[in-house]
Amino acid sequence: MSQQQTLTLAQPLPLECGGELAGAQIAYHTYGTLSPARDNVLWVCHALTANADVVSWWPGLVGAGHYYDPAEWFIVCANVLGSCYGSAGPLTPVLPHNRPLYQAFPRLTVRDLVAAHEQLRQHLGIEKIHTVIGGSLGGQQALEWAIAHPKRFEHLVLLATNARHSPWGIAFNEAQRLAIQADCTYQGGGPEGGVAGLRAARAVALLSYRSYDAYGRTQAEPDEDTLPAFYRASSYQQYQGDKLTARFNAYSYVTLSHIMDSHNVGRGRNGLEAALAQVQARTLVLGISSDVLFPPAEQQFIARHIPGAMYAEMDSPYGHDGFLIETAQITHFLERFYVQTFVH
Ligand SMILES: CC(=O)SCCNC(=O)CCNC(=O)[C@H](O)C(C)(C)COP(=O)(O)OP(=O)(O)OC[C@H]1O[C@@H](n2cnc3c(N)ncnc32)[C@H](O)[C@@H]1OP(=O)(O)O
Ligand SMILES: N[C@@H](CCO)C(=O)O
Repeated sequence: MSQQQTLTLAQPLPLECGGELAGAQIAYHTYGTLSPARDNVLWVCHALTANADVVSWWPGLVGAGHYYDPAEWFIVCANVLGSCYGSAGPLTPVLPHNRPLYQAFPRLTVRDLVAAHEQLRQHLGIEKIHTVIGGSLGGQQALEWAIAHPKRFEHLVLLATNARHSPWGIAFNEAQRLAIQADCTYQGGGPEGGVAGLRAARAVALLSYRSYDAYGRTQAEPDEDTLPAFYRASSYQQYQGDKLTARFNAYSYVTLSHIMDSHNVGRGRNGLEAALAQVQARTLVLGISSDVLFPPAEQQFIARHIPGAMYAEMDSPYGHDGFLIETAQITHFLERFYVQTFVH
């Protein structure tokens, strides 16, 4: 068990698009104990709708008895800016005028998420991070961090992510935002606004998180001879929408999807290849065979340009969300990765 803690950032946060965010809060969890040599830090970066309690959302990989066991590791996971799980979110009033964050600073980027967690790292007195790991948006954050602060990390583990968010990914995000904006309660209904839009957005997103085969396997109609009154696949989409609206809000969804769109490690660094070449951490990049949102080619590109990086592909029917589910395969590749000798 770990209690969520909150840090109020001591320094104003300079934002990539200009301005400074003062007094922002960052929610985080830690598990385990920092070793006397301070060399056992695992920092986990979470994806779009997860939170700082990594043991709850990455079961099978992080937690007692799993590969990243708090008995051995000092594990840190922090909620990102813009989320709705304790860190400063879009509706948080910010200084100097107490306007909501999403109005005061509408163009947050992955680099801002990293800058905020850098301050948390300093607060925790951690100099060296043994491993930083993340999938999807979490992988974008981990990669950006390893480029911005290359000496900070000994190992970098990236899953189902990319070096620059693709036009395809941005288009999916825009389709979801359009669904939210079509909900007349969004931005007019206060903090609870946009629920119906968010429900539709999650249903759209699910199409990119799963796969044709996964729907075929789990949502096929059982009886070929009857005209169904209601289709299983329809019910699944609705259920997934309801499941998200019970725990997330439309403002954070829009904010975080814009942040994901901003991801481009090459911006201002002479391009993607030059940026990736700056990584000094020993790197493992994992792709998922059925990922249509972040196809394996994106991870192969990262691995090709990070010096000495190892690439492996998980064979999974689960699509993009396989990075949350295929913990046995992830464990297998981590074991190989940590024993492998790298020549830089
Ligand atoms: C407080 C918190 O929840 S913290 C945040 C937790 N979430 C996160 O961190 C985000 C990351 N996690 C995820 O995105 C997901 O949990 C995943 C990808 C790991 C797994 O997704 P799931 O939705 O659990 O799996 P899956 O796609 O197989 O759907 C199973 C669910 O759909 C339901 N379902 C399946 N078919 C149908 C159908 N035809 N009609 C209605 N419901 C259906 C199942 O009963 C099951 O319901 P349950 O979740 O209430 O048990
Ligand atoms: N299913 C993930 C998003 C995929 O990266 C989440 O809800 O956080």
